[in-house]
Amino acid sequence: MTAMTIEETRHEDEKCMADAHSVAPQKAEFTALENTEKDKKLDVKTDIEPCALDAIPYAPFTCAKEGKVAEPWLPTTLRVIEAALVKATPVLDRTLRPILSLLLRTLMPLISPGLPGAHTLRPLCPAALSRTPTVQTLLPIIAPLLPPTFAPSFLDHPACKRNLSYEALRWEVVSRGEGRVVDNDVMLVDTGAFTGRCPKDRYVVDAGEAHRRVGWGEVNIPLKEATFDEVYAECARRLWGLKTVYVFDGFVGASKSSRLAVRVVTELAWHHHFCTNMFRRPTNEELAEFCPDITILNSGPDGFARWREAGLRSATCVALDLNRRMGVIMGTQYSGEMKKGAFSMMNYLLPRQGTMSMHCSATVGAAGDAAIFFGLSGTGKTTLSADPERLLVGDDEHGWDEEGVFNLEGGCYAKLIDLDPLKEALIHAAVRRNALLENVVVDASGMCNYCDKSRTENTRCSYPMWHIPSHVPGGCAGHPRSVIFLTCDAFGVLPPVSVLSEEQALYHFVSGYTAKVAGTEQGVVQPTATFSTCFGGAFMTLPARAYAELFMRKLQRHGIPGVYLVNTGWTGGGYGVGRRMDITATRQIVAAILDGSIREAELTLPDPVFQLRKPRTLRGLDPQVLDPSKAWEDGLAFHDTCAKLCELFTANFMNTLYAATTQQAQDLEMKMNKDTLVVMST
Ligand SMILES: Nc1ncnc2c1ncn2[C@@H]1O[C@H](COP(=O)(O)OP(=O)(O)OP(=O)(O)O)[C@@H](O)[C@H]1O
Ligand SMILES: O=C([O-])CC(=O)C(=O)O
Repeated sequence: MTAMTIEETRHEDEKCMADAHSVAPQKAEFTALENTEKDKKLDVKTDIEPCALDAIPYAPFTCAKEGKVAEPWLPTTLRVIEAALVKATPVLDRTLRPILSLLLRTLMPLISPGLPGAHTLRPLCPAALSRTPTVQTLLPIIAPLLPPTFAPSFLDHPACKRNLSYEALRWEVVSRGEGRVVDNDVMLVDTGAFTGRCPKDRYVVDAGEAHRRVGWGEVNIPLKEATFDEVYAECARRLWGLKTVYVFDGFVGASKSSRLAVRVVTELAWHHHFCTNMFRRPTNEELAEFCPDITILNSGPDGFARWREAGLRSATCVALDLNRRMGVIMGTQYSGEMKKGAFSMMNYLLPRQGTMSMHCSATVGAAGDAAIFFGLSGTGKTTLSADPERLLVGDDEHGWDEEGVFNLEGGCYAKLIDLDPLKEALIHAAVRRNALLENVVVDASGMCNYCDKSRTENTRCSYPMWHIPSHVPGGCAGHPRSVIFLTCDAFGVLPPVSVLSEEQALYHFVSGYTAKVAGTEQGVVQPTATFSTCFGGAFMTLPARAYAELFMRKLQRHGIPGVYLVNTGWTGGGYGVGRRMDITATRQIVAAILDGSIREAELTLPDPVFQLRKPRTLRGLDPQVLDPSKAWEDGLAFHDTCAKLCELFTANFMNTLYAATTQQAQDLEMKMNKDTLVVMST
């Protein structure tokens, strides 16, 4: 891993961007046969029954390489109807639309069988129709009325802007008044009412295969397929009715064998900018034959009007259909929903190929020694992976297959609150031209005030990977040598670092104890203790057990020498009393893990409550720092708080994991809980 390689990567990434730059907003020659090639590719490795894939009812806005349809085939009758419709266009209003819709629905299947090339199309596809000038005019009106089977590609939208260059993006965002350029030439936007995710408005379609597979509950709230279709159609209707629509085509996943092509259609130019920063950018060649596996529609601020009738909680709706690989976002501008939507999809698909999907950051050292840092939002994945001594693989979402770990994304999404240029130099330097700031407060001269929490604590910046100069070529690394669980302990009682046994590793992985930090979710205004399974429960679509089993298999198979629990949260007292762990101390701990010196340290006996063993000393660190009880002034309060947290651990285990499982699994889990935690008797 030489500087040369890093340079090469940068060029590789920049080539993708340069390629993307040179692509003028274009309309590709698409027909409507769906993503069957890609499905086949996925199918090879998955355990999805072939019939389940065949049964995918439709995947709109996708293309086929074969099946180009000769242009002059429209029967005269249809031409006449078209001409009449064109004339009628100005007078079409809401009452006429259903009639038009009915007409088209009835006509199309009737005339399709005899058409040349029809065998390659769903009964009759407007994407093929769409190349005629008259239909070009009509499409914005027709498209939203069509049943999804007939839905055309958004590339056929008369003013579709696709994979814009950064220069074009800048112009779009500013000229549309969506953002402005501030300090250090960076774009700043305001995300409106929502400055974090809305987990209570996140739904997953409960139908078909997903019905059997998804871990249903508060995280994956079931939604009827018909309701999803209604929201999706409403969102599509909105997007089709816009003067300009933005289409980003790219990939999720650095590993070419398992990556998926994602299309994100947005109303807002700055959302397009976000996708350009965060997803993996295609080369020109890839773009030319692009065929989406996943389609996400995002109509930004406007919510779903019929939410009451549809039985939703509010007009905000973030919904995924895992069977058809579609997502829809309405009523929130918070951009993290787009990347986390695609991530949730990957968390459903990857484990079925035997690939672990993880809410973690990853780095690799000069010797090729990879490390992964699991952690819920705000625990320090981005901060600690921006390490001048190592190369960055990625800061948030990764897969782990037979080759090693690979990034799912093409950029980073850093929290900027209280950003300290000295302690977080790499991130600070990454906030430059082409980065995209969200909700940061600036003064009159446009200078960022990172300490200002008046807008939100969840101030963010997305930037492409090459803004961190030391990033890994291609986003892939080998099997990790160190696994770190980052927990942000709002009670302030967990040690800054604990060395976990294999059983403890599994226990803490499924428990995922941490705190939700302020701002990342709507309504969370202060750090709140939570158990987020796999340290990313909010995005895990399968039951925790699926990830836990894969994780254990990976640990054993690759003989991972160490799993560590690192507390980046509070010390010396809980939130409001103690203080946040010093980043410099956390960095020293992480350095000792990564260089292996922690393995030479003498360990304490397991503590009586959590059964955790911690190193007595670590190079360069005051030993006092390693013992959380020493940081508390009131020893009794420390012990009481330990007991309280311990009860929460056990309750979580009983409620969310232990319940509703087989007797055998219950016995195993009970043993795990007993071995790992000993409830303190006072
Ligand atoms: N000891 C510490 N270790 C790590 N981060 C700390 C520590 N103390 C404070 N912080 C702050 O906590 C925040 C961690 O945010 P970061 O973006 O790294 O989290 P993340 O896990 O990547 O979250 P997300 O998944 O939401 O992007 C940063 O603002 C960082 O400055
Ligand atoms: O996507 C992100 O990095 C933010 C995140 O983890 C979250 O919203 O919980």
